[in-house]
Formats: sequence, C-alpha cells, structure tokens
Amino acid sequence: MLNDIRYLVLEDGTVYEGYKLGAEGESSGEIVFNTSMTGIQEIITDNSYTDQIITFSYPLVGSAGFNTEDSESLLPTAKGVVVREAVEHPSNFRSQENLDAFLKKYGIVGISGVDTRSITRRIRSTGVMKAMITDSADHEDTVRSLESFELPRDQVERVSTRTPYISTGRGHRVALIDFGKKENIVRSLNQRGCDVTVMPHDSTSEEIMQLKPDGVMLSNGPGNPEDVGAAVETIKSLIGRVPLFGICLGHQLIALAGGASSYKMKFGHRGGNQPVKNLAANKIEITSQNHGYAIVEDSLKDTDFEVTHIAINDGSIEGIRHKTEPVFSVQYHPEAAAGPHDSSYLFDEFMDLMTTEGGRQNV
Ligand SMILES: NC(=O)CC[C@H](N)C(=O)O
Repeated sequence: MLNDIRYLVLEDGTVYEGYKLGAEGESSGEIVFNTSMTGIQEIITDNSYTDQIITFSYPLVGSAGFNTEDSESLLPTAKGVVVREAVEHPSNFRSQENLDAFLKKYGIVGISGVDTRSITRRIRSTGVMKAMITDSADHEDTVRSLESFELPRDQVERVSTRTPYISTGRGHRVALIDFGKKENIVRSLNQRGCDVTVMPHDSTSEEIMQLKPDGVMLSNGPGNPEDVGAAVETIKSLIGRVPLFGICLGHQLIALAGGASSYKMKFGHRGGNQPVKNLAANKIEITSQNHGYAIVEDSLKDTDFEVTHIAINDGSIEGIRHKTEPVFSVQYHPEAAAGPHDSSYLFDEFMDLMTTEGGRQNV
C-alpha cells in the first residue's frame, strides 16, 4: 500500500499525509475550504473554483455519488479535491459513479484520509494560501516549488464560452454574459420562460444591445474581479439602458463599474449555510456562497449604489442595487446548486424588472 500515499503540502510548510484519490500526478493551486455537506458534484464542477484546491470540511464526501445531469459546467477546472473520507459505494438511485472515478475522468488530483477540519482551522487563522497535492515525500522541495509558483490570472477567459449560443425560451430575452457561469443560472432563467443568449466574457455593449435584450445577466466566475477590466467598461455602458442582474463575480463587476473597489478576503465564504440579511425585508436568508473577494463598503459611499444585503457572520456586503436604475446584484448564489433555495425570489424580481423596464432599448 506504500505507493498509495499522497501528501498535501501547504505554502506555510504544513504537511498532511493521506491517500491517493482521483487522477495521477501532482497539482498546485490556492487552497480554500467549503463547509457544504451535500451538492459535492455541483461544487466540484463550479468553474468559479478554477485553479483552486477545494477542501471539504465535512468528513464524509460523495455519499450521493455522481451522474451526468448534475454538473454545473461541461469541464470542471478545480485544481484539486481534499477530503477526510471519500465514499467508495454511493447510495443513491441517480448515482452512476463514485468520487474517485469522477475525479479520474476529469484529471483532477485528490487526496483522502486527511484531517480536513484541521486544514480548515489553519486556513481560517492563516488565510487562503498556495498548496500542492503530490506523491513526492521531499517536502522541502515541494515548499520551494510552491514559493516560486505564481497563481495564474487569466481564469475568466479560460472558462467563458468562446462563441455565443442560445438556450431557447418563449419569454423575456436575456443576454447572459458568461464569466464561467453555473448551468443553474441558465436553467433558472429557462424555467421562467426566458430565451437566453450566452455571450463571451469580452462582449462589447454594442454586441449585447444588438440582441435587443429585455435584461442582461452577469454570471459568477473565477479569479480577481480586477482582472476582468473589459467587462467593467461594457457594464458601465449598459447601466441605464437595460435591466442588469449580477451574481457573485457579476456582482463584483457591477460594483467596480459603479466606481467601487474590491478586496481579497482572508478566507472567503464557501458553503451552503451562509446567513445573509436582506435589509429592506428585515429577513435572514440561508444562502449558497463561493467567493474569495468582496466589495469595500466605504468605496460605495460616493457611488449611485446602496447596500441591500449583508453577511451575518462578518458584516461584509452581500448585495447592492443602483439608487435610480434597474440594476442589482448579489454576492451569493440565488441559483443554489448546491445549496438552499431561499433567495430564488431574486430571479422573480429580475423578471418583474424586465417586464416593467425591459425593451427600453427598442424605444
Ligand atoms: N463564485 C464567484 O463568482 C466568485 C467570484 C470571485 N472569483 C471571488 O472569488 O470572489
């Protein structure tokens, strides 16, 4: 069994010894943790995790198995998966394969048998950092190569669609700018009858307006919002011409377009049980989240935007809206997948905005 040993080495020199899981080889990325207990396939296939190693803090991972229907992208782009125990025999009538087989299929390197709660506590005190999953026992060498490893910054262009395509419906016409979108955003719009045109990340405002959309959605996506400058210019020019709804990276880009700024959080929010307060309704929503950046509250002061939602755990901004135009966005995931459906009402609010404000561009 000796050659089944694999290591997770953190940039700070901490080494965890475990077992091989998923693909052969080694892999480096930014290590983050997710506290969800379910929705493992949706999380691993969320392209917002591009170049990141996902640690599941919950100890038993993959009990519902994996299938061909529940992926949030065609090609998962996470750099690794870290679990305490990988379920070998899933128990679910929809399951077609287990975690190990699913990771192998997509070439994702994983490690099992490590204390993921201890890793989570370490990330919470030190902050997210670089890490490597490797079979090499020369840990000093691994730490040295991690020191010189630079996290790439071109994630959005790697995961966005290269050409526009349509997911047909008979209702409102929506242009969805794809920064690495989760499929459930398209499904949530289609379920409400929308005709969705998925557009590349670098589409210009002219290309978007040529579609004569009733509304424009800005998707989630990986990386630092400051690296997606072209989209900020597009959004600036769309504000006031068409209703806009942004999710996660899309929310951050709307805020940047409005003149606000973003920052990198110490360890972000990732999980399916994140409480958020809706300030207008004075209600708490339990939300699905996956973000490592957030909007600087003070930077919103001199903009046309106001805060609509805040995170209960740390008070950070979770939602904003334009004071006079039909533009709003949330840092969390109303499309769920994985996670609770408390905030699906936001899609309905977008439908209402498209009914009352859509079609302005045709005037
Ligand atoms: N899910 C997302 O869209 C994530 C947005 C951004 N990449 C962040 O980490 O904050």
